[in-house]
Amino acid sequence: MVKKMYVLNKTVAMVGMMGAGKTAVGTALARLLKVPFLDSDEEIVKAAHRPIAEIFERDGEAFFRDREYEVIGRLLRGAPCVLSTGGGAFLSERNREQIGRAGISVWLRAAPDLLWQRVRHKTTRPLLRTANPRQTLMDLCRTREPFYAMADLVVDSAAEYSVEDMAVRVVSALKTRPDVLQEG
Ligand SMILES: Nc1ncnc2c1ncn2[C@@H]1O[C@H](COP(=O)(O)OP(=O)(O)OP(=O)(O)O)[C@@H](O)[C@H]1O
Ligand SMILES: O=C(O)C1=C[C@@H](O)[C@@H](O)[C@H](O)C1
Ligand SMILES: [Mg+2]
Repeated sequence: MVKKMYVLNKTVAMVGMMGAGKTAVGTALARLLKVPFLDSDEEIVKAAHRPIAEIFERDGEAFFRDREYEVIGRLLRGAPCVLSTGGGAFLSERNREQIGRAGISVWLRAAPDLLWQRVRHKTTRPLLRTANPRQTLMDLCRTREPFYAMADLVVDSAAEYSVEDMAVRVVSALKTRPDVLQEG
């Protein structure tokens, strides 16, 4: 089978909850589209020389959110790419605005139970360091959904879809927009 070639006109910003697959699916998507993959969390860690949990602890969440806004702005000014945003990034109006101006947002939607299965074994997510992390995740899902729902496109996750399946589904969603992907 001949592989399709695409030209990406706008940066694709992956949004959604922790464990939605922004990093994993975003990486696979970038490979399919042959564009760079960038992750705002990773860029913040690189610039601060400290893990996210430590930034939250030492400088507070507000400081982290300011750095996140700056990093997303910088990455959006670069060539079109796949940009995985942090789980809380799309909650802020200033991030939704800057993403809307320069890119297209894709919400990777997943049921809370599926998210929990994916994140339960990791302790690197500062917002889940609570007495009942499962409940915290459920509560975050409920309060955040209206914000994620403002994304330009929604792609549903399911336990039976692999990371690759999800990347192909995102490509199909992007093709519904006239101004994002050109088939070459
Ligand atoms: N469709 C999928 N199929 C199988 N595993 C998946 C899928 N999507 C994500 N995962 C796995 O779930 C875990 C969490 O995914 P990932 O780190 O990509 O989430 P994230 O949205 O980037 O979360 P965060 O906001 O915390 O960075 C990873 O181990 C990843 O490989
Ligand atoms: O959901 C969130 O608010 C977060 C998700 C991660 O991607 C990191 O950006 C950080 O742990 C905060
Ligand atoms: Mg991630």
